[in-house]
Amino acid sequence: MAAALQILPCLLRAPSRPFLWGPPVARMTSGVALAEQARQLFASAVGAVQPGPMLQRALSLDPSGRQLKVRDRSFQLHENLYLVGFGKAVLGMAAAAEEVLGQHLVQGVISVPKGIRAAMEQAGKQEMLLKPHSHIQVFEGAEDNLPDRDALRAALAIQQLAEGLTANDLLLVLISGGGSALLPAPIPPVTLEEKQTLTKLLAARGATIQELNTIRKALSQLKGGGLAQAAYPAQVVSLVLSDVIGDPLEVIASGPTVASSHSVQDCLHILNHYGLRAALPRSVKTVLSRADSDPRGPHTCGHVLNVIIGSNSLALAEAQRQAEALGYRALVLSTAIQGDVRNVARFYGLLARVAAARLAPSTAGRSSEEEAKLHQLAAELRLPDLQLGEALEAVAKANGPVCLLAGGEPTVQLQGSGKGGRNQELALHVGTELGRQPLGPVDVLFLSGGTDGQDGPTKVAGAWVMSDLVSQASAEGLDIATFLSHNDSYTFFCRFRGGTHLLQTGLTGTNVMDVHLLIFRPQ
Ligand SMILES: Nc1ncnc2c1ncn2[C@@H]1O[C@H](COP(=O)(O)OP(=O)(O)OP(=O)(O)O)[C@@H](O)[C@H]1O
Ligand SMILES: O=C(O)[C@H](O)CO
Repeated sequence: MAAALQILPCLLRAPSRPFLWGPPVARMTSGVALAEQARQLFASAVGAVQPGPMLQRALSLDPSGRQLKVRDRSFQLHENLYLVGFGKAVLGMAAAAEEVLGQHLVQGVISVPKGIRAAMEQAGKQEMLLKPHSHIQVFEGAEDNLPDRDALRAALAIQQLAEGLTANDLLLVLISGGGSALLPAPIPPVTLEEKQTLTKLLAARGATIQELNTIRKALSQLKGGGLAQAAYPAQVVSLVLSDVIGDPLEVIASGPTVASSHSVQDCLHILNHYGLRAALPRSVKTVLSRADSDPRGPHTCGHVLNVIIGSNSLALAEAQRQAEALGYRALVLSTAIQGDVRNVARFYGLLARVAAARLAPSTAGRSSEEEAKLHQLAAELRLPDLQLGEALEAVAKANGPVCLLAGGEPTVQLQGSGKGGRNQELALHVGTELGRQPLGPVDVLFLSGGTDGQDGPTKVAGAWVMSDLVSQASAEGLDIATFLSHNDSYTFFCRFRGGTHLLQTGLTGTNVMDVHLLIFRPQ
């Protein structure tokens, strides 16, 4: 995997730099140029949540060097500072932490995705790499975001470090998305393989990350507050990069430093719902039956400070600024897009039709029936922060190009054995929706990308489509419905127009869910 990983240099630019790519949107002519700007906006979103700057904002030493400041709290330093971390963005976070902490850091252990160091080296991203004689030991594992033996070794090393701490010590915990797979420590007799199978089954049946992590917590020694418990009585400070809608600390990486509020009943309910209760391995049944009578009781986390240092909304805000600088009227639609990709795609398709009609009312005409349907669909998706009315108003007032931005994490119900990811599958569905009827004299582009640069078990971040996707695909002899029926979106996009609609970034070193861009340009 490592050899195939590459990082586009533009992806990792500091967000504060002026945006220098490409011509203003008004001077653009082709769909390719529109796609180039969409890619650049995606890059600016990712650039805003690079680990280094985020960590430096959260963490500092006072001038005497004897106190560590985290937001408005201070902690005494006297050769008592330790560090652990796990997640897709943790290598860069650890490098930034090492820079700030210097000699104060006694020892550290981190668990990061396989191949990430080589990818960062290859991209020349020195700031994402630890120093040559670092006090931090690095484990790479969890290839394709699944817990494996390497991740298990890392989890044991992290557990050991935490358990060795005393009341005088301070443990800094760096957490980001992907942390669940990188910190597997199944409660015996549950085995790694059993946990892996259960996680895969739940994910394939469309379980939400909340549901998935409720189960993971119940079967793990370190999740659901277990790591904080292991470090007790040391003081624990967790810096968290959120990859979950609403930034719930208990869910992100399965909340290793947050007391779990879930019961065995919650787990059984989830397992029932996905038809997995009857076929549970005996070991899982044993652990679940013991859980409520655990003599340690639920983990308490009074000695922990948890701080969210970055999220999807930060990324979208930056992309919005850049879109405005390029001449778009830009608006963040939602940072909480969730639900089945097909429903989300129907929503975007309908939104595109309604918005296109508002942008070019003379030709396309305005359909109040479609608008009513759009509001109904939006209500069904139950997106807590959706700015639909504002977005439609912004479109109606626009004299030129419009960019609607959204973030979140829809789910895919896997039926086939194809290769793909939720971003590519969403883009393919949205492209199909866009082709249902003419959109008038407006170019419409939709892009969906995972900010970590890896969409499902593929080596790309996502894909982009325009309203001519269906006709172009059929001209190339590609039947979209067949690819979708096998969840084979990656194969589709590899073949479609020579792979040019794939969003290729390589591992980005960060992870704040997905970014969606819906761009309209009147012709
Ligand atoms: N063939 C496929 N087509 C579409 N989606 C797929 C396919 N295979 C896996 N997926 C989806 O990919 C998702 C896992 O992707 P990924 O590894 O990027 O996870 P993630 O949610 O981003 O991880 P994390 O939150 O831990 O960073 C799952 O939701 C799964 O349903
Ligand atoms: O690691 C995980 O559990 C997911 O990425 C959500 O944080």
